Order: sequence, then structure tokens, then C-alpha cells
Amino acid sequence: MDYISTRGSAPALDFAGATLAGLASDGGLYVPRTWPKFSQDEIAAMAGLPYAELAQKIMLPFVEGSLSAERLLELTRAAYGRFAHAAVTPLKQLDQQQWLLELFHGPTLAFKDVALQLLGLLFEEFLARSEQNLTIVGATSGDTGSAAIDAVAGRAKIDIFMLHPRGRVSDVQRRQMTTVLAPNVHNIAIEGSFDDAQAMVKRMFNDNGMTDRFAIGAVNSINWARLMAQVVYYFAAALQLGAPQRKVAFSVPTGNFGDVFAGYVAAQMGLPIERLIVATNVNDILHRALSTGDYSQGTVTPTAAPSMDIQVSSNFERLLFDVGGRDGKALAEQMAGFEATKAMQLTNAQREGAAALFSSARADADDMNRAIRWAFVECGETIDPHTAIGLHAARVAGIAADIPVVTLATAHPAKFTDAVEHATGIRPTLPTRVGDLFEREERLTALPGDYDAVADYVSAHATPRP
Ligand SMILES: Cc1ncc(COP(=O)(O)O)c(C=O)c1O
Ligand SMILES: N[C@@H](CCOP(=O)(O)O)C(=O)O
Repeated sequence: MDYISTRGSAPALDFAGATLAGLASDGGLYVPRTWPKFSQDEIAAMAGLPYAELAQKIMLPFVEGSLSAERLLELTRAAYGRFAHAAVTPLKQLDQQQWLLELFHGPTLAFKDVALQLLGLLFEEFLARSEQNLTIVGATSGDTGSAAIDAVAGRAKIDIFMLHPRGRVSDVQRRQMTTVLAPNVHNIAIEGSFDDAQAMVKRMFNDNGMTDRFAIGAVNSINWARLMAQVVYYFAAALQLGAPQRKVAFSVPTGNFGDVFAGYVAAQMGLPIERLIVATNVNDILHRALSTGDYSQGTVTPTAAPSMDIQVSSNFERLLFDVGGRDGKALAEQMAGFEATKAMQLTNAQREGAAALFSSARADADDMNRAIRWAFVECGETIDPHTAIGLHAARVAGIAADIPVVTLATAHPAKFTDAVEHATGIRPTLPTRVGDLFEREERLTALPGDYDAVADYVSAHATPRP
């Protein structure tokens, strides 16, 4: 399988190359040249497989040429062996129609572990084959950072620099990052929003002064391998609910559009998905884009679901590329217009292509609190604010009653204790596997929201190319 850029002019790479490159050199995102397809019989035969084996089957076509089937299975077994639930991503029924897919049983209590536990192993595998080292530069609104740091802390040939918006992540999220004291881990708190941090990261990939000296790598969902690993749990959930004979809808709390784009990939591979519901908080650029075609960047409003306080949604570009006819040159012009003006209109083809599978809904604080309370009082489930936004959208989406609707439960409620306590009156407790998080020493560097300050810091602390 080879990978092409959404902006059409970067060289095509194999899976190992795309994994180490992260972002394409023309500023685009890598996507597989074609979507692998499974027949309905092949999908039916996957029912009942242990998660690591299912993961190997789904991902094998994407890694062809870079990993053997046997090696991939070793890696999926190692990655998912660290999860605290035997099913890895267990499914729970809430009522006749609504289900939760719990994605937070990994080491850092959010769905990011599902992909990043594997990505850490993939980096190690591919770096061992070459002289190269990797300078990972990432942006986080709280969850990617901790999951990525857990996945690469202490690994040879890797330095990680993780930027988070100062004061805009929860205490648990911050401490999960800043209490990891391995020498290859560098936490940077910047002034500004997640979008500011993400823009700096993307700029660094296109800064020749930096890329000549350092092999910059990505752990954000701009890295294709992240999305590939997230495709698996759509299959896992749908198979349990009767796929491929029965269709299933998914509601996905969305920020950077990575998680829900993985659902789109599952559908392209043959999984019968009724609908993908994009659930946003009041930072609703995606809801506006999907419902009106207007993709224009608003100011970020801090909310109780901080991981989704995002107004520039990286992976939307992958969808626009695919539903807009895979015309890299035209998309490069469209994205250049967005970068210059902070606004763009979707073309008719993009709107119609997206509407075939996606719906959207926006939840404000009241909607979110009501959904937390409904799950708690009516179903006995404590859910986190991000999951609550997904659940709100799932319940108002108007999906036919005989179709199950699965909300992706993206974080453990104890990552957002204040918001959950506010809605339920009960303060959730952290699972014992995170240990003495609040006793540990923290280490981080505060920097202004200024690209040069961040680039100088990375230059001073990263290991140059050999
Ligand atoms: C808990 C949680 N839920 C949902 C999201 C949104 O996921 P995505 O950015 O893949 O759309 C994030 C972060 O991105 C998150 O951390
Ligand atoms: N919510 C994310 C934001 C970064 O998204 P990513 O999926 O592109 O890494 C976070 O928790 O950091």
C-alpha cells in the first residue's frame, strides 16, 4: 500500500515512510492511495475474534510492504496487552437503542491509547531499521499528550515535545503529562488555545531550518497510523451488534475529526454504517460545515469538554479530499484560501459527499449536563463530558428505532472530576492503575504563544539528525 498527500505534490510513501513522516512535505495529510475492501463474508468471519487478532486483520492491508502479518500480530498483542479490560473496547447497553463503546481502558484513560500504544511500537520498529532518530512535536488539548508520552517515554531514538494550552486542560490531564520525568519527554505549556499549538506544530513541519536539522515526527491524528488503529473499534462494535447483516450508527464526540474519520474509513472498507453523527461542543466549526457548508474558524470558547475546544479540524481535509474527487491541486488551493482568510465554503461535491454518511449536532453546557444526568440516573452509568456530548447528539439524531446507535465513550469520567461532580453530585475516582498521580513531581516549561520561542526550545533540546 502506498500513501499520497491530500495536497497532491509530496512524494508517495509506503506505510513505514508515512508513519515516520507524519505530515506530508506539501502541508497535506497522507491517505492510502485506495481503500482496501472486505466482502460481507469476510466481515462476518471476523465476529468473535480477540481484539488483537481483529486489529491485525483490519490493519494488514494498510501496512502491506512494511510489516508482515506475523509481526503485525505481535505488535497488536503487545499494544492491547496493556489494556485493563479483556475486551479492550467493551460495549455497554444503555437502553433499547443507545450503546456506549468504552474506549478508555488504556493506560491514560482516553481513546487515544488505542492508537498511540500501537504507534509507539511502530516508531520503535521502523527506527530500528535505519540510522534515523525522531523528534516528535505534538499539540494536545489534554488527551493525546498523555497517551503519546506514555507510549514513547524512555524509548531509544525518540524525543517528544508536547505543547498544551496553559490552564486549559484538566488537572488530571496535565499531571498525566508533566509527571513523566523520562529525559526524552518535554512538556511545554503555551499561552493560547489548542489551535495555536496545532498551528505551530504544522508550521514546524514546513520550516526547512528545523526539518534540515531534525527529523520531525507526529503523534497527532495528522499521522495516518493513528487513524488506521482507530478503524478497528468500529468493526469490533458493529460485529457485536449484528454486522454485516445489520447496520449500526455511531455518534462521535469530535474535535480534530480523527476519530470520526476512522469511522468513515471503516465504511469505505465495507462495514455497513447507517450514519456517522459528528457531535461538537459550542466550538462548532464542524457542525456548521456539515450543516451549512460554512467552514470558518471562530474564536475558541473554553468549555467543560476541553479536549474538543478546537476550531481548526485537521482531519476534515482528509474527508474533503476523498469526497471532493481526490483532486490534490484543487484542495491545495482551497486550503491555502482557508489558511489566508480563516474561512472557506465547501463545494457542492464536498457537501453532498459528506451528507451521504455524516450528520451533526452541537451540544451546549445544558445539553451536556442533561446527558450526564440521564446516563447516571436512568442507566446507572457515569460518563465524561465529551462522551455526554456524543450521547446528546445520538439521542437527538432521529435514527430509526431498529438501528443501534453507539456513542464513542472517549474518556474516563475521572479525567474531568469537576464537570462530572457538577452534573451528578458524585466525584468520580481515578482507577488505581494511574497510581499516585497527585503526589508526583511535575516538570514543564512555560513559553509564550510564539513560534520562534517554541522552535528555539526544541532546537536547544532535541537530538539532531545523525
Ligand atoms: C476525550 C476526547 N473526546 C473527543 C475528542 C475528539 O476527537 P477527535 O479530535 O479525533 O475528533 C478528543 C480529542 O481530540 C478527546 O480527547
Ligand atoms: N483532543 C486532542 C486534540 C488533538 O487531537 P489529535 O487527535 O489530532 O491528536 C487531545 O486530547 O490532545
